[in-house]
Amino acid sequence: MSAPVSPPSPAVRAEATARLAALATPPGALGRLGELAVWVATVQGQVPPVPVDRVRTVIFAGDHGVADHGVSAFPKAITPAMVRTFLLGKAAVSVLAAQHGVSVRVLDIGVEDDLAGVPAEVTAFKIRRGSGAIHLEDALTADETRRSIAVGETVAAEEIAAGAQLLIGGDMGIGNTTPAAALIAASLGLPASEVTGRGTGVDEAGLARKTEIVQQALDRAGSRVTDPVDTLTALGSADLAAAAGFLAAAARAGVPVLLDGVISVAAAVMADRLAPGAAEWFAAGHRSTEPAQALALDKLGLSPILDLGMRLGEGSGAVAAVPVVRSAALLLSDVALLSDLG
Ligand SMILES: Cc1cc2ncn([C@H]3O[C@H](COP(=O)(O)O)[C@@H](O)[C@H]3O)c2cc1C
Ligand SMILES: O=C(O)c1cccnc1
Repeated sequence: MSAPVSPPSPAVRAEATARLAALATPPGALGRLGELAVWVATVQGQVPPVPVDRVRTVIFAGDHGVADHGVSAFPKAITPAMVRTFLLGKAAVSVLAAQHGVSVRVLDIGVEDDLAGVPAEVTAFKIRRGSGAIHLEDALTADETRRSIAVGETVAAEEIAAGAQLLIGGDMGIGNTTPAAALIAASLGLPASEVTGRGTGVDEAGLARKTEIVQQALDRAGSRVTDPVDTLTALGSADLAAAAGFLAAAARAGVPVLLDGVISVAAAVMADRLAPGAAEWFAAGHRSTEPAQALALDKLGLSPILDLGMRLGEGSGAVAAVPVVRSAALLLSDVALLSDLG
């Protein structure tokens, strides 16, 4: 489970960097777009890169026991309601994805609701109803963690078989910024006070309560956080473990991923622990306002493409960055070379 990932080819990166330098632009004039173009070519393994046409998003939905303890501005009932909204194509991520020709698939991994009447494929990978309140008990059993990771791996394989050139892992689950912050704190060795943010918008008292809960969870997990599966068992959730398995499997298959906000980035940190080197296949779609997200991006060595003050999740910030990724790839393939100028 923790086999290291083969890195993208340094030779291709060098060739892409050389092509960028040879374009009919002053050196460095494309700024971060140029760097992104080199990343696209490198993870594709070809210079120039081909257009990034097939982008696929999977939303891992689940509920969290901590949501009953005052960590969110919203009630758990929002989670199944939003699953139905994704299916109707009416969520924020659905609108962005439709605009940019990105597919969206939503999966119930741990929603505390039966989701009666939704298509069977939405609940086919369900692990359990809700995950444990992490400050009081483990989120999962070790067996559930392993099965959740395996679900994510299976889903990644399906998306890759369907032709994905770029994958996005989205999230839905009231309370999920709490386990996401805890996973990042545990993995980076930080206290709750540095990672905890307002999520959907809790007030001062809510933030203080949430910080306390994250710290209590970290204290409860203790030394178990040295192992990634144990960390997900103690502090994660079924949906977060599935998302981590999804991202690790994408990296192992050499398929690039665009990360979203704090939940997606927490899954990425765990993926990089499950499959060391996985982060080399990831780019950061945006910087969210959650402190843990920015800290984790720094740790993974990723700089966000967009910084729009978004704090939604669902994969929305990553989907919003897709046109920038596509533009970058086209620049490296279609701009004339300086040597071609008459
Ligand atoms: C209507 C609505 C739509 C959402 N879409 C994503 N989230 C986001 O907010 C939640 C995490 O924040 P917290 O930890 O504070 O609960 C997750 O469901 C996340 O996907 C939403 C939240 C709401 C209320
Ligand atoms: O960082 C995020 O993606 C985020 C922030 C707040 C709530 N939901 C998601």
